Amino acid sequence: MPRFAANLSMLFTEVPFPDRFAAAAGAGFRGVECQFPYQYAAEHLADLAAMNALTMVLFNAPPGDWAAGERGLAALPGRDSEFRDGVELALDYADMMDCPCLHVMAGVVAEEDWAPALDTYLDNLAAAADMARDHGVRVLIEPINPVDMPGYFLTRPEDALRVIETLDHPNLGLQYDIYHAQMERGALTDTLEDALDRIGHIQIAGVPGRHEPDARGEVNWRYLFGLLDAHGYDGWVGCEYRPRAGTLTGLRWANDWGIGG
Ligand SMILES: O=C(O)C(=O)[C@H](O)CO
Ligand SMILES: [Mg+2]
Repeated sequence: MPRFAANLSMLFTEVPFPDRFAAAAGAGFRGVECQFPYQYAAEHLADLAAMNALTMVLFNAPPGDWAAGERGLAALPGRDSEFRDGVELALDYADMMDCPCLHVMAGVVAEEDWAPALDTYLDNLAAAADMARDHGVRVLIEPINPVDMPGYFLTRPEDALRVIETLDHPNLGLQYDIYHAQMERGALTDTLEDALDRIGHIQIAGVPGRHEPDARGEVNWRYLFGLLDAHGYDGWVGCEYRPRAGTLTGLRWANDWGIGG
């Protein structure tokens, strides 16, 4: 049975961020994830998770200047020390929250700069995976589709897997966001069956629209959850979607797994 985690950056946005922990626990979640926790003290977030018997399963390293359009630093030449400082900060948060996985974003890169960006990306990922190993945290990379994030350096699961194979670092894995994968090329079964040992975290959202993972979209979720069970996937499945009309109302899809009202 999949272990679902609520993404607190996208679910329960009806209430302020700190209150989303209790809301997620009240709906039956045992795990939570978020995109960027840095606005809040790590101790405070750790307390909120503990008080609500929740595991914080994943969050992102600092992405650079988000308001200016930056979407990560790992593949940006000349930003290495800022990238590594960000990973240090993220690992402090991970230690405090006992979080097992850290998503490191590549960044937006112009096509003509791809070659130097790839060298930088490989160096930075190797460094981050080394740094995180000492904290018992796994570094993950996530392909993000170019419709939602134009210019993002890592768009295809096969490219992410090539990066992971090239580095061959035991502490580097794939964050497989099925929404982005379906938006890009699909081949969901092939990736899940061929690369499950490289997958450290899964995220879900319906296609089209990035709403609830239910029968209204083009993905057969029951089949995919069955596939994960059949292959013994024991990681978390992050619910990273935009509810159509309220988080709780939209949780009907998860009732069979003890979540929602
Ligand atoms: O956008 C996504 O799918 C993510 O998982 C990241 O947190 C990047 O925002
Ligand atoms: Mg995602």
